[in-house]
Amino acid sequence: MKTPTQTNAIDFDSAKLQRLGFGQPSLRPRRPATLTELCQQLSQQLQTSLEPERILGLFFREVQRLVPLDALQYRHVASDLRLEFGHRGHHSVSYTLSHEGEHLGELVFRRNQRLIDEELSQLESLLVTLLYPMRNALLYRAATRSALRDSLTETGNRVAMDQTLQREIDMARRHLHPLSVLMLDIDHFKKINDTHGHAAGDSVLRTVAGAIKRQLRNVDMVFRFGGEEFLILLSNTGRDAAKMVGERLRQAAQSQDYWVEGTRIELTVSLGCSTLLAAESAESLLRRADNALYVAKREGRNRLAMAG
Ligand SMILES: Nc1nc2c(ncn2[C@@H]2O[C@H](COP(=O)(O)OP(=O)(O)OP(=O)(O)O)[C@@H](O)[C@H]2O)c(=O)[nH]1
Repeated sequence: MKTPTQTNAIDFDSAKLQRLGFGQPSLRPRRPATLTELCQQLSQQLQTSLEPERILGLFFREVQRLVPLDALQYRHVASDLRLEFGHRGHHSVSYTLSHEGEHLGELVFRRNQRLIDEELSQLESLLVTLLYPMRNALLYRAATRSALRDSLTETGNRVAMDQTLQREIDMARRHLHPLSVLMLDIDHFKKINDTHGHAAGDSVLRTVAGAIKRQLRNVDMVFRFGGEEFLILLSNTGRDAAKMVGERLRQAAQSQDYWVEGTRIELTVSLGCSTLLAAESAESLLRRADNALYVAKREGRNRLAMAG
């Protein structure tokens, strides 16, 4: 006879959070706390995450056991991070977080009722508990972002593209949404490098990337695919809409001013577009966009070709 076995799996992260009183968000009002208690608890709790959103969410919730607030806003421009919790209040007080000369963002507390001096002094004491967790979270964010970004053009790199494309394909299948891709290549780019030098070529690449991103809703979906080639993922976008976006990008790239050594140069791009077919792989979708791009080049450049 088989002995019944019991398997226990413990998610240590969740277990730890539960112990610290941070399981699923509770609807029960949290017990009021003294400043000392809260500082001690926050110092432990905030270390349990590397996500700025979670750290600040916990902070906003727990701080209210001592100082009721209506909203908390956070901004760290260098990380392109803006977070908001709660609803806006009439009165506000702002703090700049920094540690040993390192800027860690700006925080704004908001409340409909004016904050009194004692509450401000309590908030300032509690803010200290945010310093190390936020510094670690920002460092972690910078590291993960730089691993996924092309530093020249500030677009996603190939690793990011591979991950995002597969995720978007899975989502499109699950929700029965269309998905299209545009492959965009600068025309006669070699000539710019050969005539004006590699640095001028780099500057043109940056300008083209900027022009593309300004035209799109979701700039996180632009990737540098090769030397002078970009891939744009258009989620929930069918063939006709993708054609319109592609044409808009072509015009935007063409009408952009490109200055090289004080002279304005003309520049155009060609594009290939494909829309995901039932059961199609990522490789096949990209291959069809690339084939369409080849057609656009062959037919004279400065145009968009649609995959069949
Ligand atoms: N400046 C610069 N040039 C690059 C970079 N990556 C690739 N290139 C150059 O991009 C050029 C691509 O040239 P080709 O593939 O011949 O294409 P093209 O001149 O754009 O011509 P068509 O695509 O046929 O219109 C090559 O000269 C590469 O050296 C980069 O990061 N910076």
